[in-house]
Amino acid sequence: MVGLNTKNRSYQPIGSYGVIGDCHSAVLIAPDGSVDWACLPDFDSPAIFCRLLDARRGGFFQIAPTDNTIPGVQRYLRDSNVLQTRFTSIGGEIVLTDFMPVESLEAWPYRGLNNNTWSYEDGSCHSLVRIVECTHGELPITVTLKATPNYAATTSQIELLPNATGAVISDGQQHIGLAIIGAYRLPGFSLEIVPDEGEEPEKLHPALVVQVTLREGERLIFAIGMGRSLRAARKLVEQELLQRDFTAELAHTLHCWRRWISGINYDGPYAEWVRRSALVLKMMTYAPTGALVAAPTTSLPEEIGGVRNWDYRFTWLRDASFTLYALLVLGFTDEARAFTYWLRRLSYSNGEDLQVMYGIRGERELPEQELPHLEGYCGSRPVRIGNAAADQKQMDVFGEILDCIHLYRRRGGFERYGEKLEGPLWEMLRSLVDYVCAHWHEPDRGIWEMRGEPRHYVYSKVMCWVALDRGIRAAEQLHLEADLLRWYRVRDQIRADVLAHGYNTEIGAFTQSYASTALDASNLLLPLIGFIPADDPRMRSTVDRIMEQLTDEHGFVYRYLSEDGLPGHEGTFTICTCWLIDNLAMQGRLGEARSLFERLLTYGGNLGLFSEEIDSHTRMALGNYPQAFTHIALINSAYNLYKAEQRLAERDRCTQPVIAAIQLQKKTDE
Ligand SMILES: OC[C@H]1O[C@H](O[C@H]2O[C@H](CO)[C@@H](O)[C@H](O)[C@H]2O)[C@H](O)[C@@H](O)[C@@H]1O
Repeated sequence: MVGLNTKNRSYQPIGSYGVIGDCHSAVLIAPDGSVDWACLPDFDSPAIFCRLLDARRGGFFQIAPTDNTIPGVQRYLRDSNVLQTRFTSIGGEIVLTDFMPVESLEAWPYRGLNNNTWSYEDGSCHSLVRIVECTHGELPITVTLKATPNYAATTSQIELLPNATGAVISDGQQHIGLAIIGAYRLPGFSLEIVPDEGEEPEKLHPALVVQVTLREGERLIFAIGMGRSLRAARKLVEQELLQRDFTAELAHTLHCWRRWISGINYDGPYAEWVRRSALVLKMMTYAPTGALVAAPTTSLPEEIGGVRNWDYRFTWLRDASFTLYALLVLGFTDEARAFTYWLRRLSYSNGEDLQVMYGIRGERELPEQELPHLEGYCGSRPVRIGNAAADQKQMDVFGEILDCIHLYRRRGGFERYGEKLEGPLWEMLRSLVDYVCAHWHEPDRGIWEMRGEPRHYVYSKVMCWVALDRGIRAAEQLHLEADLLRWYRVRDQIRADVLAHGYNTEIGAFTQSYASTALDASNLLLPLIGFIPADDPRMRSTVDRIMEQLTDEHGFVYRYLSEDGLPGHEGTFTICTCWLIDNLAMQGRLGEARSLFERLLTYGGNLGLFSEEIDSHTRMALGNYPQAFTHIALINSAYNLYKAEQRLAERDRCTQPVIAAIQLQKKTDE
């Protein structure tokens, strides 16, 4: 028996990973058939596979040809989050189908949930299912499962179940059940436990290795689920996983994703990218509560070898609002409705208490800690879990919440479900707007969550203006209770303040913060949220300055280049590149907008998934993956380009003399 040698498998490019999920969690699968990241059963559970963050020590679950020179090619099955990896050689072909079964993709399955509790258990078993089959010829395959519970911090044991039907793996805290279906039919099937080659005995994790040759038509199914105890995990395998019909569940899961995406009402250009982005965003929702994670990973670095490594498996009010905004644009109102319930159930008594981010069940405490035993992706230390940004004050979140609810209302969300803004939700929004009235002039940490001294960030002030503006519109249109006179006064005050202190006439741009000369890409949002017209000379020159000074040679945008209190650098920030595209489109510079967008799309990898950033030198994806922010921005940019094209076409139509004459005639007839 030889030890498991994982030394030769290096880190895979971030953008090469396929991602599957079940709206409880998501896992990352490399093209070589290896699950390198899995937190089960929930997004914020400790990782049981984390080779992504430590190539040697981290656990993984790989199904691949024994000849590891045969490459795998991944694709999603049409309109779904079911991933297929195909390994083809002269001798034969195997196809690996990976999915996480879903019973329903309804955004709001737990309506009966008591408003004051987050502890509802839906009782169903969330699992990761891997079906490997030989489609022609024959091919020896090797399956290696090295689970490293609790982020590989402790040691684990494997207990094999009789007749190669599965195993239970546990570190005493996390208990993994593995079912193997179909093994007994296959001649030459072998299963053994292989010891870990690690140096530290207290951190050893044996692996389970299966060897078999699959012939045309033969297949094996591996299913993983988590038990609350060792006994429960054993029971899970023996009494549940081994009896489930995963072929039927695959068909049902495909049906659910396809049914969900069929609700999209987008028929503009780049439709395939928009659909994929919508599927990614939906995958990042946490069904039991209506929350959304910013990304399903932690500590994928913003700079290779750097310290900018953060945990994104939480719900930022900002990211969630932006996400719902994008989904609403596409016609998905159910997710926005679930989010309004999520908001109502958060624990806070006023704006002061409102955090910028919460755990997916509304947890307030997200203590940040480092995991020194993991070397980090390509040596990017530290690996962090938890996020200290939870304690920051970021004034923009008020505007983002108000804007999201505003759009939901304008899209008829409340009427559709026979609900009203009036009542507890309006009480909450009103108290947030009142809080903004009293605190908008205070410094904060800004949208980028800077860890240095608080400052007067321009974007934060502008979003305070948005909170007032949207609050006023709701109060006026629905005749809701509000201190309107005060709200009008403060709204105008904030606008005047930003125009006086946020725009620097010498450099000709809105700046990052008051009295600073630094540029900041967040100001590209000013026309998008209606603070200033896109063709206002101040905005035009801000866009020009950003294009001159805040982009790399491909025209991709950095969020800022100023000091942020952290060592090292980062890549271009993709949401910012999209905001530039939106501005160009709104200014009527459609050719530039389109070519930048199309250039950006070429960085989406084989599967059309994006992380947070792009490295300006290597052109590789950087940061957590896939990131909601980026997929939101892609949807919005495609939509904005579409709208701009329609406006232009309309204008051209009206300026053609014959059509213009017909239209004039029509108007006269009316
Ligand atoms: O760059 C420093 C900060 O980076 C993270 O924040 C970024 O991601 C958040 C989630 O997508 C997003 O809301 C924020 O605008 C981004 O700057 C990290 O979470 C922070 O802890 C960190 O300070």
